[in-house]
Amino acid sequence: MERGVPVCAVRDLVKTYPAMRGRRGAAQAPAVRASDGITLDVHRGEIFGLLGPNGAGKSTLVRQLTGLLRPDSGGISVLGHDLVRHPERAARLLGYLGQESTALDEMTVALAVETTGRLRGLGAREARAERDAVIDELGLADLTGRALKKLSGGQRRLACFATALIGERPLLVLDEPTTGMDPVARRAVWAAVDRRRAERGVTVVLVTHNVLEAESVLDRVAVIDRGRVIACDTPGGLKEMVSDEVRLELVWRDRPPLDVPEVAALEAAAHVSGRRWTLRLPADRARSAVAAVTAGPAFAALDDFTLATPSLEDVYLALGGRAEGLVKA
Ligand SMILES: Nc1ncnc2c1ncn2[C@@H]1O[C@H](COP(=O)(O)OP(=O)(O)OP(=O)(O)O)[C@@H](O)[C@H]1O
Repeated sequence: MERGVPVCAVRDLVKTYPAMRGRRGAAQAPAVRASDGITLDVHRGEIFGLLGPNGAGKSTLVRQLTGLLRPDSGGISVLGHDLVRHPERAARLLGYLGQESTALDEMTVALAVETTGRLRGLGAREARAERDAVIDELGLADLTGRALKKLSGGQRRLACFATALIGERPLLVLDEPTTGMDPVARRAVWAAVDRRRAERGVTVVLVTHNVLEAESVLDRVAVIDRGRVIACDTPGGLKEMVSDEVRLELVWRDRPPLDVPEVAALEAAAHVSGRRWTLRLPADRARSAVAAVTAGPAFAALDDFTLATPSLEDVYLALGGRAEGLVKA
C-alpha cells in the first residue's frame, strides 16, 4: 500500500549523554549512548508505539522528536519540517505529554488547559471553549478548580493529557500517558485518541512499557532496546515471529529441584527471575516439560505453572531484550 510521506521520519539518530565526573575527576557514571542509530517512519493516522524496558531510550527518543533535546547526529522530520535545524517549530506541530508536569503544577486544571491553549495560539474565547470541551470529554469537570499539585497521580496525568490535546495538533507524542490511571481514565484517554484519529487523521507516537496496552491499542510497534530499534511491525506481525512457540511459566515453592534431570535440562533454556522460570518452547517440548514437572518430586517443588500463547513480551525476549522492565498489567 502506498502510504505517502511519513508524518514523522527519523533517520539514523544518535544521542550520547556524556560521562559524569565524580570527586577528584574520577568517573562517576560512564557515557550512555541512549539513541544508537534509530531510523523509523510514522504514517498519518497511525498509533505508533515505542516499547521497551526502563532505560531502553524511549524518552530520550521522544524528547528529541519534540525538539527538547538535540541529537548528536541524524535527522528528524515532522510534517516536512526539519526539527534538528528548527526545534522551535515542534511546538506548532505536536502536542507532547512528557513524564513530568512540574511547570503547570501550581495552576488549576482549568487554567493549565486554557493557558496551554493560549500558548498554542488560540484566541481567548476559543481557548475557553476548547478547554471546556476537552475537560468535559475526559470527565474532568469536577476537578477544574483544583491545583494540579493537589490531585492524585492518575487525575493529574489525565489533566496533563488534557493540556496535550488542546490546540488540536496533528501529531501527539505521549510518554506513558496512562501511568497511574484507573480503567475509567484509561478508557477516556483511548477514546479521545481514537476520536481525533477518526475525525482528523491525528497521528500518535506513544511510549509504553506495558505489553498488554501495546497489544490492544497500537497499530505498529518499534521494540527498543539499548538505544536501538530491534524490531518494528504490527503487534500481530511481531507475534508471528514466535507463533510456533508457547510460553511456559514455572513458579517454584523454594529452590528448583535441579536433581531431577528433566528440570536441570530446562534450566538452560529458562529466563530466571527469582522463583519464576519463563521458557519459550516448541509446543511438543512444552507438553513433555509440563508432563515432567507435574509428576513426582518436581511437582512437589512446584508452586504454580501456566502455559500461554506468545505475547509481545515473548517477541521481546526472543529478540534478545531484557524483560525485567516490561509491565504486564
Ligand atoms: N539526562 C541524562 N543524563 C545522563 N543519562 C541519561 C539522562 N537521561 C537518561 N539517561 C540514560 O539514558 C538511557 C535511556 O534513558 P531513557 O530515559 O531514554 O529511557 P526510557 O526507555 O525512557 O526508560 P523509562 O521506561 O524508565 O522511562 C538510560 O541508560 C538512562 O540512564
